[in-house]
Amino acid sequence: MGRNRGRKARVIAKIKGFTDLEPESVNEASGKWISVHRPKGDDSETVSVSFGDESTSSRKGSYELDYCYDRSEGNDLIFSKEVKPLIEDVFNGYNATVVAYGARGSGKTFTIQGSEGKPGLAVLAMAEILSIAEESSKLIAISCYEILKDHAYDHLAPARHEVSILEDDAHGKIQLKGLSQVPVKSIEEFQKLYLSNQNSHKQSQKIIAEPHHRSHKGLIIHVFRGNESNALPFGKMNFVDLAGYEDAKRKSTGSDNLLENNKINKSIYALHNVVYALNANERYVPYRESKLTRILRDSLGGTSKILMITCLNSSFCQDSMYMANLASRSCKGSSKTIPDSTKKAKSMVRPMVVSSSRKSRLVSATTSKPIGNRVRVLENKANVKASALKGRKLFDEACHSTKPKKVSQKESLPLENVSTITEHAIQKEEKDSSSISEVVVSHTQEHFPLQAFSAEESDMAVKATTQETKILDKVNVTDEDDNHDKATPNIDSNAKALSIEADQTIDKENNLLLVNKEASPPISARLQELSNNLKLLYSSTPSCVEIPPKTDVSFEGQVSTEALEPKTPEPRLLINDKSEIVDTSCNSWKAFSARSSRMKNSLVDEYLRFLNTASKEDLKRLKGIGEKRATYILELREESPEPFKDLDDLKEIGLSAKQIKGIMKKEIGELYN
Ligand SMILES: Nc1ncnc2c1ncn2[C@@H]1O[C@H](COP(=O)(O)OP(=O)(O)OP(=O)(O)O)[C@@H](O)[C@H]1O
Repeated sequence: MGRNRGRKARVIAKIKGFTDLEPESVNEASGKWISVHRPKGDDSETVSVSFGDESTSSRKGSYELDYCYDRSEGNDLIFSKEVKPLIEDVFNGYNATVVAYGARGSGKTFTIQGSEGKPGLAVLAMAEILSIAEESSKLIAISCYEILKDHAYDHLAPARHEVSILEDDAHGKIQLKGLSQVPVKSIEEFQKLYLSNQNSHKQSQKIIAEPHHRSHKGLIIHVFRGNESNALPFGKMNFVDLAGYEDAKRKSTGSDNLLENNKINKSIYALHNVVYALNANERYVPYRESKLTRILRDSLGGTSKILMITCLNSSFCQDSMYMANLASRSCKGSSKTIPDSTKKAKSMVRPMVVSSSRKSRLVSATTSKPIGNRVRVLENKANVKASALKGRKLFDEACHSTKPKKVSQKESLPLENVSTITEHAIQKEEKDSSSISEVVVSHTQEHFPLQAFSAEESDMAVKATTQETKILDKVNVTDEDDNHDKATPNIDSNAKALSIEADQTIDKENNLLLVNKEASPPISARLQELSNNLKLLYSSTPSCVEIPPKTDVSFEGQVSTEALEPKTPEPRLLINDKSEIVDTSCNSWKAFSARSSRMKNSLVDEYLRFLNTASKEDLKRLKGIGEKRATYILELREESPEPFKDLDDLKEIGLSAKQIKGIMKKEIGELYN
């Protein structure tokens, strides 16, 4: 069985065994749904987990993981092969983390906690730890916590209170204020505390008729240096049973659960982002993106050992496939989707959710989108041109005032040489991700706002943005994580302050421009305005998206006044939705459909812009957006000034693209009333 050779986190899967309650026919059918292939003669020793019925060639996707335990393989085996080695590390002073995650009902609790007569990994580990502690005279204590709607609660205290996280940035240590540590001497004591507590929590929820909330449940086993009450902590082992992943799109319950669901999914992504960054040896590790990753920080980073267990449901489950996809991505710190995936499976490779605005810029820079969308994004972003200008000026100053300090051999790029860094960042980015495409191209926008770009120019724009994003990221490394990796290029505090200021300036001005809550007109008014503009576009030859024939492509200026004068129509080129250049003069149908698709895109943009900027009251005027969704939208906007960049982002608020189109049709219909 292959180890994760040098990588921090080992990412494995466990296919849930059949339960006695499931009828034979279900078992037979689901037996075909997931299959595991161990590549012969491949010394990488990874496995590929395939979804779909191979006998009918309806294969949906294959994902490469470090290992996968079959239905028949139990917790005992996983314990001896995977967890026992980590216990040795804990007794050598390291921290370790074992996480079970997966779709709802995929066997996470069964894996971590176990069931009657079938102990889970945490119970088996505790038995082993207690026996080693007895031999080596070490004190063992446990803490249990629960993360509910991004708040952590102590699970062992009689009156469950909130736990706060104190981060000692200088040493990368975490202190969990308000979290009890209870010494444990026997497995019976442990089971009483750990298992009965989980059950009593469920009981109490029933008694007070609380709705059943899904939460992440964590157990920390602390190993101390000696067995005195004042003994110092030595190593700790974490077990986390994550709340089940569920695609927000399929949720039919109320908005409360929708919000809860979104928070759960976000924290699952956040954890994978951390594991991804650690496995890829990234300099920036986004621990601060969720409560869970903040709590686990000192048991994920540094010398800690990580075991990620993807629990897969044997029955048909799209969510299981998505979890495997996510797992394979974090497995090697790069996407390991095997190319036979269908289009649908590919579409499931979504960008990770990162909340801060600058991180969302990074995310958008690594997500592949057609050029039509890029142009749309460019148009949207033209609005923040002014802020980008000012922000960049500060940012440039920040870059130029930096001095090269301690840099590893591999990364020994002088920081004042911005272009070298850029090239390096771009090359790395290009290597890491199959395509860098969707971008916010503020460099280019400064000069060519509302202009259409050829593929080449868009690529230039991509590089320019990657440059800014990457450099900002490099600068920000010291802001959040400078203790984590000593090879991180250091930037003097002056530069750092300036870069932060630049970032804040961009964010602040974006907010000013985009989040003008008081003045946000209702969407129907905006659409009316847009519709008028579009009529104008139809009646006048030059438009903001048209480009002259290729022979005299010029990007100087936006709209030529000369072109407004009546003259014999010249061939006009237009970029349509599919990134094709359409000569509008020779085929009126093509011209019409290109314009129509652009109009549709503009309407979608307008709708997204409305969600990104409207006041709560205005948001509520939209069909499908009630009080709770409006509140959630405002919450998302607090995390990122522009949370909705394309229709896919609306899944965040539980709306499918289809629902949105329905809403928009209604809004457009009203324009003609
Ligand atoms: N390997 C297995 N063998 C037999 N039964 C199993 C196995 N794994 C899980 N089960 C059973 O399947 C059911 C669901 O498992 P479990 O509660 O562990 O899922 P979960 O992923 O924790 O669910 P949730 O997302 O609701 O927290 C339980 O009845 C459990 O006993």
